[in-house]
Amino acid sequence: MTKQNHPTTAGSGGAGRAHPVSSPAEVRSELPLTASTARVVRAGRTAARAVLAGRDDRLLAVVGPCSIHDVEAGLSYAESLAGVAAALADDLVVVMRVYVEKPRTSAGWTGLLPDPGLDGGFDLDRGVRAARSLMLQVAGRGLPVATEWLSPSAPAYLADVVSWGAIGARTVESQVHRQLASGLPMPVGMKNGSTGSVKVALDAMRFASRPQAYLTPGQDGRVVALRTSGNPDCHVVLRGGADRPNYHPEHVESTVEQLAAAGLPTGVVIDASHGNCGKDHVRQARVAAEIADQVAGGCTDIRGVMLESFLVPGRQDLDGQAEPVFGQSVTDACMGWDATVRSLHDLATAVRGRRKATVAA
Ligand SMILES: O=C[C@H](O)[C@H](O)COP(=O)(O)O
Ligand SMILES: C=C(OP(=O)(O)O)C(=O)O
Repeated sequence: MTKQNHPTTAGSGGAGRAHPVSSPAEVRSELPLTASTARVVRAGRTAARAVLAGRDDRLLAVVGPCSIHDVEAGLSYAESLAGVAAALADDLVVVMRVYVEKPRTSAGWTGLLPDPGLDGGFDLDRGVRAARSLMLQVAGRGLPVATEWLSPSAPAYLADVVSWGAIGARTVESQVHRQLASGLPMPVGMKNGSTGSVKVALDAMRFASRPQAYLTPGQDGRVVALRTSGNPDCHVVLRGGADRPNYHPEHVESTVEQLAAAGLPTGVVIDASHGNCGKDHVRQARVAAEIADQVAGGCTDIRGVMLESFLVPGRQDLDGQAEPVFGQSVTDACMGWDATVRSLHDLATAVRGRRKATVAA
């Protein structure tokens, strides 16, 4: 890390202290993308694009922990998921959630990248390495990586390893995040807003599909004006609202109508978690089964499903006292491994049913 030329206090008159962080180029040269990992990233993007556009009749399954706080547990999960993904590859394109930045409703741990020590130490120089290294190791196991893009600087460190991105419910109305999406080299899912508005996701898709320009760190760490070409692969993700779900057939139909009326791509991804399961991890399996029923019934508008899943069901608080449970979420409660495998098999079976239904129609 080059320490000279970095101010130790914020220079803008704002409060706080500036801490030097390695440039994206430094981190990327320490943790390079190998040729074989680059192939996994590319194949994941290509498959996701084809599925979302309806050129490939499989379903995109974005599956994994709400957040990864323990790299060993994340990799153990990746190891198991890679096996299931390979077994179901004829029907599902499985992409693993490797969420390293967490948007919080009010307070809480903000993720491995900003706070790798989980202690409010905010060692971002370590965090960018931890995040990149984790993503490289997941992709190195043959699993394409999915993440939520939260800090506008993170893509300079990580985007080359990611095959699918999300703009979350709390940031989908933010111009910065829409600009970011317009320049990302991967399909990006726009979540409906946290209160349930689908319109804001459609607005975000429209904005991000066009060329934009914004300030961002370049590879050498100096700020550059990035001119984007617009992202043609943005799509909506239905994740439910504050007090009601939006995964039922009438919600899918109404979303597709709004997308078509706006001249936007009509493929829809549904998140079985968040507002769609009322944050009840046990209910996620039921929601996934109901989505599978719609797919098996011949609904071709549903192109993908998201699941929040980890090795152990539920969630835990890390209070520094108790022995942490290996493979259990410290943010949203997740479905456990066995339920995840059952849901993925149900979804794969539904895809086979949809193939038959569409051939017969
Ligand atoms: O998916 C993750 C959470 O829903 C999101 O980060 C908000 O979490 P919070 O409401 O616990 O802050
Ligand atoms: C924060 C997340 O989702 P949402 O933006 O839908 O709340 C998430 O998937 O981790």
